[in-house]
Amino acid sequence: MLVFPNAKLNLGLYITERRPDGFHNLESVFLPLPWTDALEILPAEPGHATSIALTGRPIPGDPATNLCVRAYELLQADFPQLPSVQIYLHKIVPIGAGLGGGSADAAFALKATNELFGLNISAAGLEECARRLGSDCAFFIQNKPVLAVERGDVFQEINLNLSGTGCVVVYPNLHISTPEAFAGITPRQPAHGLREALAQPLGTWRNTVRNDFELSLAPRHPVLAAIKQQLYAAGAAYASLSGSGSAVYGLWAAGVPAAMPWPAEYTVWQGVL
Ligand SMILES: C[C@@](CO)(OP(=O)(O)O)[C@H](O)COP(=O)(O)OP(=O)(O)OC[C@H]1O[C@@H](n2ccc(N)nc2=O)[C@H](O)[C@@H]1O
Ligand SMILES: Nc1ncnc2c1ncn2[C@@H]1O[C@H](COP(=O)(O)OP(=O)(O)O)[C@@H](O)[C@H]1O
Repeated sequence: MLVFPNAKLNLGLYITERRPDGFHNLESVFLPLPWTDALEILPAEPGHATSIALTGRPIPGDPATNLCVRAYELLQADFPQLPSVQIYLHKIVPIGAGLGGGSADAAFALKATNELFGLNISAAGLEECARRLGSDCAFFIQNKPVLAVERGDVFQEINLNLSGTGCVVVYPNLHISTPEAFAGITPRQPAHGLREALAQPLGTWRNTVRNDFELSLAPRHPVLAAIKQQLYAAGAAYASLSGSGSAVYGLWAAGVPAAMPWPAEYTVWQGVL
């Protein structure tokens, strides 16, 4: 079975509290972004163990601990009848970018396994498995815009229509680790409620919708503010860091802007939401 795990963007991101379990409570709108990897799961040849073949962007770490393999093994623990599989992952979405690419691969591996082998796990059951693989993994099960709270794994409905909005996502070839980004954060309550701020026109978000990671990452990574400034200079109505970075995106109300000059080592996605 072939699936295309997509990335996500964060619209606003407030880290409100440190939790007793070491994680943080947050508030953020997660939005599916149609920038995808390609993932295939097939039953393995008889006598072969589960394996993964990786192409495209190199993924740090041992392939045996790739989130796709971990997702499959998690289901195998509950469904021992599941056979060994051959997993192919062609990686396109940048890594350590705040785009949730690894979590998307894991969530799509859960969904594909469920369908391929007719396991009949409900969406809630798949979300429960996904939470064990990563905080933002559960979002990719239903894969629709939501207001995420608590660890980023509890979702509230949100009415948000951005269809037709132009989007440019710029990855400056800089891997930012999520735990390190959290280490620089002092939790605080947001000045503006996110749901209320996002209900206002796109042009107002610049003054009301923030990503708390921007402030703490700015001194170490001046490139992030420079990209944001370039997106605003090119006419973006709103620009922000996504997640814990390092990807920075801009939004245009009236479709995609003219191509912008970026350094050759950057990866840029441009399209309509
Ligand atoms: C904070 C977000 C916002 O979108 O960052 P990005 O990964 O997108 O950049 C995500 O929710 C991240 O989700 P995910 O990347 O799955 O995080 P996890 O693997 O669960 O956690 C990695 C590490 O980040 C920290 N962490 C993560 C989530 C959270 N709510 N509080 C935390 O403190 C913890 O130190 C944890 O060990
Ligand atoms: N399939 C995968 N794709 C990307 N990263 C993966 C994958 N499997 C495991 N990882 C590990 O997860 C880490 C975080 O990846 P990613 O989800 O892209 O981060 P972020 O959400 O911050 O953009 C990487 O450093 C990588 O070692």
